[in-house]
Amino acid sequence: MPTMLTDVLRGNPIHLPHSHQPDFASLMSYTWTCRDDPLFAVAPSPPAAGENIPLIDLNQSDVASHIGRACRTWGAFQIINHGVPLELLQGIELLTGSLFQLPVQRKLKAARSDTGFSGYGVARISSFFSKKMWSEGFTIIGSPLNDFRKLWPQLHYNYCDIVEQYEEQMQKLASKLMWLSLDSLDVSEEDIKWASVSSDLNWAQSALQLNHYPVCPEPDRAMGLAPHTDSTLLTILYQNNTPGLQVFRDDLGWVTVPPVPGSLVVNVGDLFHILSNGLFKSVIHRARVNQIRSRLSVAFLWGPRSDTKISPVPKLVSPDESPLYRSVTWTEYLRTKATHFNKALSMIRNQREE
Ligand SMILES: O=C(O)CCC(=O)C(=O)O
Ligand SMILES: [Fe+2]
Repeated sequence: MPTMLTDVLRGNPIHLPHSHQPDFASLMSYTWTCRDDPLFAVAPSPPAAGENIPLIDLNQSDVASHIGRACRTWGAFQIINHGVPLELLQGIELLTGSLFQLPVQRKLKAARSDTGFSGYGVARISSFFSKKMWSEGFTIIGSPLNDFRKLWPQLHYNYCDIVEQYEEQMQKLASKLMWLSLDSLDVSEEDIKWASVSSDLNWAQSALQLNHYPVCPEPDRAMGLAPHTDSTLLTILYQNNTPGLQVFRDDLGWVTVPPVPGSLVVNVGDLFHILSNGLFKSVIHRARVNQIRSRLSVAFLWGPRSDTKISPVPKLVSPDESPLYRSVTWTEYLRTKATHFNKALSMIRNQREE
């Protein structure tokens, strides 16, 4: 039996320095400076700069090359006409809103355990920062039935249905997006045997991360979710109508991703960066918070089976150079990330002769 994501994460527990329960009363521990995060002082690029992550219509002609360009320059893009029914997006938003509105004592009934990964708690990356993040989260891996029964004694079956339908749609979409991106590099199934287009997608696995960023009295000094890259192949993010997601570009600084109703945001994760031999950017992103409106997001974190070796596609490595990265399984990569966080990619980079 290949190890599943839950086993991998259970084997690599992250010990959180703070209580699992967000406590939004003590403002000092939520006040960030550049000492807490070197990128904190970098100002967001003004909307007047006219630069934004591309908005791509999946029905447009030449869609693969648009996606490929976005993966190379930004590591992120938004999509419309993605085929996920609007009612399902509304359903997952309703579920997320309803979950976080529950009384704290009820949410804590489904709290993530010290060694577990599913359930309610603070952001998983919290252990790498001394300041607290202005957010609460809920992670779903596998069936959420046990947790949902504790949260909603009456409605849990309806909510489980929504999660199941949502994950099914996301699986298909993620695989389609991966192959469109690879197509732009002229990479085909022949080159990546483990990720068959026609199979029932049993080569992939996923987690769903629900995030809530409550209204914040001092949004300029707080951080919803600190800068990070995702350890995935791809992440598909649904955000409600409140802006907050920002992506980082060396030449532009922080760029806010404006909510577009009915759209989805796609992020290239570390594993796709490795697979593309560094051609696709693993995007650094963070979430800021808002003084007037709360914000919700739902991240579908998608990767290969835990025992699949991910290595740069040989076709993308020039004959006179070694691959940029050595091969890793998702398990090994998560272990490295759990220790080295944002330096994990550099830990598996092959040294090149200058
Ligand atoms: O809330 C957001 O916009 C970002 C969420 C995110 O990056 C994550 O859950 O990994
Ligand atoms: Fe993320």
